[in-house]
Amino acid sequence: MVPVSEQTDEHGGAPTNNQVGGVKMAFLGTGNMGEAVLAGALAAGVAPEDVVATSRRPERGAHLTERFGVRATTDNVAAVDGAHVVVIGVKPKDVGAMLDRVADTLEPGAVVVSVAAGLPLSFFEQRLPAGTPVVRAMPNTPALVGAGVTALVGGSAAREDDVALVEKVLSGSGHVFRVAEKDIDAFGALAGSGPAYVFYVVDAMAEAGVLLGLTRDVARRLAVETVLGSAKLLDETGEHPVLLREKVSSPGGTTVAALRKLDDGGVRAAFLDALEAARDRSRELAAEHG
Ligand SMILES: NC(=O)C1=CN([C@@H]2O[C@H](COP(=O)(O)OP(=O)(O)OC[C@H]3O[C@@H](n4cnc5c(N)ncnc54)[C@H](OP(=O)(O)O)[C@@H]3O)[C@@H](O)[C@H]2O)C=CC1
Ligand SMILES: O=C(O)[C@@H]1CCC=N1
Repeated sequence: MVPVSEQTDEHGGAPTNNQVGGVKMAFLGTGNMGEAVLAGALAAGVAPEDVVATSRRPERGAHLTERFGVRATTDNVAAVDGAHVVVIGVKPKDVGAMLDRVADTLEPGAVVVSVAAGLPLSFFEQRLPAGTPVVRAMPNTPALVGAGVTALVGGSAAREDDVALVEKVLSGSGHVFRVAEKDIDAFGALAGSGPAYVFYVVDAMAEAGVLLGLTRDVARRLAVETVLGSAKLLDETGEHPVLLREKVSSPGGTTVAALRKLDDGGVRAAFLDALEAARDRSRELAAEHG
């Protein structure tokens, strides 16, 4: 049997069977999100020596080499040479120029993966050689510790094998969901941006603990452990959050007194507005840069 890492198909050079051993990857723009996806790809089994990561600043590349043992360069064109999977990790405003720069050097059949908020598959398909398989993904930063969630959807030239390969690579980042493209902005508003909402809540809870006289260290630790424990309880029991909230809220007790203040502060309505704003901003990004 041919080792997975040596299997290829007629469509391009990428190993088949949805295994990741032997998959060569280029990360074009390896900042906060690119680094987290890179960490997930290595966790999925991609070999560090098969990865090249680009950045503008050489010191950023030095950090990536030191942390992950991958090759780093500021030369995007050289990076895509020989790559089976090319992850575009620059800001939405920079994606068009990046594609123009590397389009002619892509390996035939190389799968281009975008993590850019807002930009639709058609944005990539219009700028890349006809038939280039494109996968649009929306990851989140807990991918860095293997606890991310990622949505993905394949473009018109992406075959099942292409999408499955990307899914496999991303599975090292955490959970992967295939979605319809129409839903990806909503996914981004909830899960892509979601870690920021949780960090905001943790910070606010910790600050409140300090207000009540706890030390900063203790207050932050309590806030983090409470979020971790609550997420685990939700996950492991599968119970509805409303039921779990009721189990904390004794009649006439402390919790209902606190929750009333959150309701008075319009926190629930603010979340609805916040996610709508994130979804709308994704659409604006597409209009601004498309
Ligand atoms: N941050 C998040 O939580 C999420 C982000 N995304 C998407 O990920 C993408 C990146 O966002 P984020 O990681 O936060 O941004 P960062 O600014 O952290 O990362 C962008 C990276 O691109 C590099 N870069 C910019 N231009 C070039 C270039 N011409 N050649 C090579 N490298 C370049 C920068 O290099 P240098 O560091 O040297 O300046 C930087 O490392 C965006 O499109 C965003 O929509 C999607 C989901 C979640
Ligand atoms: O803020 C942003 O635009 C990116 C996309 C989702 C999370 N961060």
